[in-house]
Amino acid sequence: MNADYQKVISTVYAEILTQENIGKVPDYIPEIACIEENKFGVNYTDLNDNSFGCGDFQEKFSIQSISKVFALSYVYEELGEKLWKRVDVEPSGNPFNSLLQLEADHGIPRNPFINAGALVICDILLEICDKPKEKMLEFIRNLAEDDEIFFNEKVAQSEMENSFRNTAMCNFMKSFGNIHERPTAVIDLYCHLCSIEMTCEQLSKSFLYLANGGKKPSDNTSVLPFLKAKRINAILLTCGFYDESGEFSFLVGLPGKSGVGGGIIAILPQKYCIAVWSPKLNPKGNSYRGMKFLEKFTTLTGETIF
Ligand SMILES: NC(=O)CC[C@H](N)C(=O)O
Repeated sequence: MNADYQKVISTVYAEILTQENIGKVPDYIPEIACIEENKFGVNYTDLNDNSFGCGDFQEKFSIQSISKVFALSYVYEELGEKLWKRVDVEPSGNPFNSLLQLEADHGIPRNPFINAGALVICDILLEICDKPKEKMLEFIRNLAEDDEIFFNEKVAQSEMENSFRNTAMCNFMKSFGNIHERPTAVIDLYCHLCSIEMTCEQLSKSFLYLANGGKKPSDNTSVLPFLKAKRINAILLTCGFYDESGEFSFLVGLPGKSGVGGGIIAILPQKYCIAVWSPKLNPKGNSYRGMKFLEKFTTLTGETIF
């Protein structure tokens, strides 16, 4: 690996540690609210499997909405282009759990990375898989080349007991005919996928297929054809950070995805993936330090997709 990357990562990591850690750990999922808020990990992995981490990069955390990318990748490959009849590819410009646009859009979510879109993806998973939870774990373990990836049942239960908005969205979309299965089954699958725990190291490795035109770089097996990988990166760039997607693109310049567990994954196609974890979130629900780190990292390396 290029020694400069290691140096930049270490320098930026150390610099951010000295700065104030602003933001709030979300309190609407009680099992996540008790997380230690000063955790901070970063891991970079490139297409040659060179890997470098800093801080808490080997500690597991709740990947939350980052799981929406794995679910979309699996469903898109299985279902093909007809997927886009049930979910759109436009930025929402609204919070991730907003119900506002669903009525005007007749139950078709703006994109697969807001909660409504991910619920439709979960509904499709239930339709096309016998055992969707097992299938998704298997899919992610294969990408990470690591079987030590599990659901956190406590987090899943905790979220299910408090998923009033997600349940409302799911029922609302069902009234438009865009949810086919039982809403309780959709919510159960959705909350389990959000509860998956991974480390920054596992995350940065498992996203390499999106940096590599859809192929796993370690064995060149196809996860997705190039066109589909390109399209997922495009949706990540325009929709990966909810109503802060423009800001992330403006400051960082990479496709990526955040989760309310404080994780962010960012991808430089043809080159690397980088995962950052810091639980305190800014008002838009994205990791404060995660965004700061990535902004400085791409500024110093001078490499973005632009
Ligand atoms: N942005 C997120 O990570 C949201 C995921 C969270 N489980 C929710 O549904 O509210």
